[in-house]
Amino acid sequence: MIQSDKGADPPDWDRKLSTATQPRNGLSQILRHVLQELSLFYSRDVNGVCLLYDLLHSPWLQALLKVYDCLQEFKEKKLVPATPHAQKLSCEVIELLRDIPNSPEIQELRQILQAPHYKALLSAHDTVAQKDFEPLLPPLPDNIPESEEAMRIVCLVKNQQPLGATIKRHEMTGDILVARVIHGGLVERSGLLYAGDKLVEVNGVSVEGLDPEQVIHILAMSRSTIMFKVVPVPNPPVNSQKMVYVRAMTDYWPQEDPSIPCMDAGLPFQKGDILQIVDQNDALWWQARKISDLAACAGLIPSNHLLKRKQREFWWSQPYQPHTCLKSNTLISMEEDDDMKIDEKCVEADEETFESEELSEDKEEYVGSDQKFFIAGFRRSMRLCRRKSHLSQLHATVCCTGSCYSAVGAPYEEVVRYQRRPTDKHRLIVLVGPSGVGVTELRRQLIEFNPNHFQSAVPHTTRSPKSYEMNGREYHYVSKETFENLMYSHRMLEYGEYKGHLYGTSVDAVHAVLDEGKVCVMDLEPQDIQVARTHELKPYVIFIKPSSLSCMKESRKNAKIITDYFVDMKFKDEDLQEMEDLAKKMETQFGQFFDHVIVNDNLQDSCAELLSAVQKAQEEPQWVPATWISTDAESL
Ligand SMILES: Nc1ncnc2c1ncn2[C@@H]1O[C@H](COP(=O)(O)OP(=O)(O)OP(=O)(O)O)[C@@H](O)[C@H]1O
Repeated sequence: MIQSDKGADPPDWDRKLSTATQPRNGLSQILRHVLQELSLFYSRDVNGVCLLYDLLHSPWLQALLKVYDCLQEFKEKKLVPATPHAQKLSCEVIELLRDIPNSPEIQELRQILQAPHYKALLSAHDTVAQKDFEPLLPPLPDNIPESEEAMRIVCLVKNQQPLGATIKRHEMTGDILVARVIHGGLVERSGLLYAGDKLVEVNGVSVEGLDPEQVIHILAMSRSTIMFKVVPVPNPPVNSQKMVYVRAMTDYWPQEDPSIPCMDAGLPFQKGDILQIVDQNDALWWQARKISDLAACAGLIPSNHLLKRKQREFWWSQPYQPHTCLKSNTLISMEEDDDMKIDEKCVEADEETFESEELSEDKEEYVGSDQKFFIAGFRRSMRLCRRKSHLSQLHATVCCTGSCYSAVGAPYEEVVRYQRRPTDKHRLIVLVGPSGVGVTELRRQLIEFNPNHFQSAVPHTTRSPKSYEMNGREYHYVSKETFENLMYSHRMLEYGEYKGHLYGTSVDAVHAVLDEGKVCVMDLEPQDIQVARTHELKPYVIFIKPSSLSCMKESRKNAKIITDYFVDMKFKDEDLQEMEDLAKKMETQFGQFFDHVIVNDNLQDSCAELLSAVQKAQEEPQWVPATWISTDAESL
């Protein structure tokens, strides 16, 4: 009904709509017309009209439209001050008020006009109205000598933060110069002092002939403000470099570095920290912040080149040791002693239960597991092969210090934020941890949680299949020659030898899982992480760390370790101690590669944390090496 009536009166409707753009006849007026028209239908009691009429008639809607109209009107107008001399006007008003008989209102008005904040407001108003923003400077004296250097007087108000600048004495002239302006510090934010500026006076005291330490003492004594008289550097340096993010691959402690130009300005960091490099102008000392504290003032860190040099010097200064830890990715064969150790343990545990590998594998396919369905990648021989490699790694790290690895690697790795797109393959999930910590248990529980989403890669072996085994299910059964070809062509992520047979996991086996759209979860020895760190696999590395010895004694009461002879041995105190020692060494040597650390105390909590970490790795942005994302990323 309303529609047909609306159609019956189009010219009037159009005219009303066009008035919407005219502020004076704005929306309020249109509303009035609509209400007039609706009132005709109101009496006829047309369906729904009463409701619409009441709605449009409501005072809040009318008020809202009035506000809208006013805003429209003022949007068109250019605001100009009524007077650019509000302060003067205010003074005149105060004078006039003196002659008028006193009343409470006049008293109040006088108080308002004389209040300091009101005067300040009027002063700000006048400054804006007069567009008079320049500070008032005294006129230059006429008799300045030609040779006089242009000076700048800089006044800084001290706060809780450091000034953020370093000074040095010029070797030849003895002048005190601003050596470095630290990003984010008071000096940098003031924009008034630059590296290279010559200090002439500090708080009215001439710095001529003073040592930098004496100047710093004057600065330290200043209370609220510091006044510098400086000869400005002719061309202040401009930092036009792009911001770079790096992962620290080594630790750095400024307190232990006598070569740092200013120890207080140093930024300590630990391997794995992500740093934002804000200044690389100096070839030796860069400025950086930790991304965990970007609001902080930057600090000095050694440049890539300098830190590498320091690492090499340190390495060569150490007494000669056989650097066994550098034998990464070579075939690991156990030394006689280690074999003996394992045998002794087993015999001690239970001589009666001695069984050969063949027998035990036939008897129980998945040692230590009560799983109800088949999951690839958990075979005992494969695990024992890894375990051997664990022990060998322990042996290696006993011989070598943590600095050994860092001496050969780059001290910083450029990183970028990577967010996996839904169409991208999943990132490989790598679990690392000392033997017995629970890597296998956690991996299995994750896969059992959702076998359609999580899966292990099927390993390769050179041993022959047993009657019940199927090629490509338990293992890929290959000849020694094929296995070695995979090794030498770098298609093996890990490999080792166990009882004369080779075992390992290939890159292709991982791809087979990823190609199915699943998340591939595998354990790796820490020294093999580097092999997996490729742009195609983009591994997310989770370190499984043992909890404290006392906690583990409690939580591992019923836990069993896998051994060479299928003895479900209970953990002994030495096993737990060994696990703790190896975990520390792994962190010292390989901590820079760990994206996440889980302390495996309560198994249920650890499983939940693992699931959450794996989901975050796939769905949330993470720092990854820049080379994984763009092959032409600039190297540091
Ligand atoms: N948080 C935990 N609390 C109690 N028991 C645990 C916990 N984590 C693991 N275990 C148990 O500890 C034993 C060893 O765990 P698991 O086999 O997973 O070790 P692993 O790290 O894979 O070592 P390896 O590489 O030598 O096989 C198993 O019996 C496992 O069930």
